[in-house]
Amino acid sequence: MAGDVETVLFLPGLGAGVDPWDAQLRALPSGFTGLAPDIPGLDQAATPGGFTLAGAALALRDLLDERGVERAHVCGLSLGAMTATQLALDFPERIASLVLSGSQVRPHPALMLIQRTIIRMLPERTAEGMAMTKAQWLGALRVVADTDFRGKLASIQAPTLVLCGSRDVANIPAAREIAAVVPNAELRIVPRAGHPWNQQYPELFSRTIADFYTRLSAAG
Ligand SMILES: O=C(O)CC1=CCC(=O)O1
Repeated sequence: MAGDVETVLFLPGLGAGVDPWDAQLRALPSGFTGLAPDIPGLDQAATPGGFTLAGAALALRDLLDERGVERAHVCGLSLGAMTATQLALDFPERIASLVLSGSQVRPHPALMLIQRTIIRMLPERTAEGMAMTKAQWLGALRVVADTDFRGKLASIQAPTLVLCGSRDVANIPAAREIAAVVPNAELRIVPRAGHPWNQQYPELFSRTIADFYTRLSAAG
C-alpha cells in the first residue's frame, strides 16, 4: 500500500465497455484509492496463447510495482474475478483482500460450448460494440473454458467477499463453492442482481464493497 492510502484494483468482465467501474471508483471509502486497468493481454486473445490468466496476473503484478503498491485489494467481476483469483494464487503476498463477483471455478464445458457456438453465429458488429473482435471474444472464452481452479482455492489466505447476483444462475454454484473452500470467505447472493451488477446496481455494489473495506480497515 502506498503511504496510508489503500489501493483497490478493479478488474472488469469481458466487454464491460468504457469505464465500467466509474461508480465504484467514485464511491470508495476515505483512505482508499482505485486503479481500473483493462485485463492485460486481452487484445491478444485471438492468437492461441496470446492471452492467459497467468500472463494477465504477471502484468498486473508489474502494474502494482510501477505504481508503488505493495499490497492491493482486488475486486473483479467475471473474467476479472477469475484474473483476480489467479493473481491471488500466483502473488499472494500482494493481495490485501479479494472481492469476486460472478466468478467461476471450473466452467461447465457444455455451457461454454453453447456460449461459443452462439457467438460464432453473431455478426462481427456485436463484438465491435464490446470493443473486441469476435476472434478475441472467442479466444478469451477459450481461456475461461480451460480454467480449473479446483484444488487451488484453499490456499488463498486473503479475506474474500464472494458475490453473485441471484439472477446470475450459471455462476451461483461456483460462488457457493468458492465461499466454501476459501478459508476466510463470506458469501452474498444479491437479490434481483444479474451478472454485471456493478453497472446494473452501481450504488448497491459500491455500498457492498465499501462496507467490506471499512470492516477490514477497522479490523486492522
Ligand atoms: O463475461 C465474462 O467476463 C466471461 C465469463 C466468465 C464467467 C462468466 O460467466 O462469464
